[in-house]
Amino acid sequence: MSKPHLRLADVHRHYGEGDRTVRVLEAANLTVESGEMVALVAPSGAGKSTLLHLCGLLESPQSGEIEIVGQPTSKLSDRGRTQLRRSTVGYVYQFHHLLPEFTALENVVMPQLIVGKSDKESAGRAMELLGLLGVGHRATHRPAELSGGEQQRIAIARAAANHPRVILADEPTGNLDPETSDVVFGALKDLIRNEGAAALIATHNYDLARRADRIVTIRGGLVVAHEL
Ligand SMILES: Nc1ncnc2c1ncn2[C@@H]1O[C@H](COP(=O)(O)OP(=O)(O)OP(=O)(O)O)[C@@H](O)[C@H]1O
Repeated sequence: MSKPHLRLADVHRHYGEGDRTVRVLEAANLTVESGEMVALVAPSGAGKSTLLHLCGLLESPQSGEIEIVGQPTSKLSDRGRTQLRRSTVGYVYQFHHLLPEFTALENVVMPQLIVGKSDKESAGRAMELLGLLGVGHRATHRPAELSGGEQQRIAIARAAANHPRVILADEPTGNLDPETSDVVFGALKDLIRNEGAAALIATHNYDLARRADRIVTIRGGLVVAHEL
């Protein structure tokens, strides 16, 4: 059997000390397979951002292990974590965070140049992704010249540029109207399937969460299956 793309084993994460300790995760476990889309639905303050940051190697747990494609990360140096993150994790935020002075194409090319790909290869991949997400005709536009849904699809293309094994999204459609949310979520789902990435998507939108392969929540410091 191939290794799960994303695995959390007995992860503990708390903030603060003594009386002020906030225990977010206590011995939390989660496995996401290649091509699987898992929705994360939990009340405000339950720890969604914390969980996504841990999976994206942006934060470290106090104990436990996070594995990306079978590679344990707890003993990596900061540099090792950054390298692994850049080559294996794609992150989509609620607000697109595209670079305003660059075109859609350039925004998707940039992360590829950072990992050492050639201009030609990067541009080819960027055009492929923009096409897949239905925004190929907007390649030369700057973010300010794009609709919210187009901006978010370009942010998804950017996150997918380096063929990430893990895609993490924090309210990726939180800023969009219902119809556009539907289109963007569908595009994200197709991309995850096509790329065979493991995805964890935090959302407050129950209709969208139901379109994921399964839904999880955070309860009592654990990541548990959730019924809507
Ligand atoms: N740097 C920090 N220092 C102290 N406490 C923190 C820190 N970051 C998060 N917390 C606490 O940990 C808990 C989980 O926070 P987190 O941001 O992960 O929640 P969330 O589910 O993403 O919330 P929301 O939906 O409101 O964004 C909260 O109680 C928060 O106050």
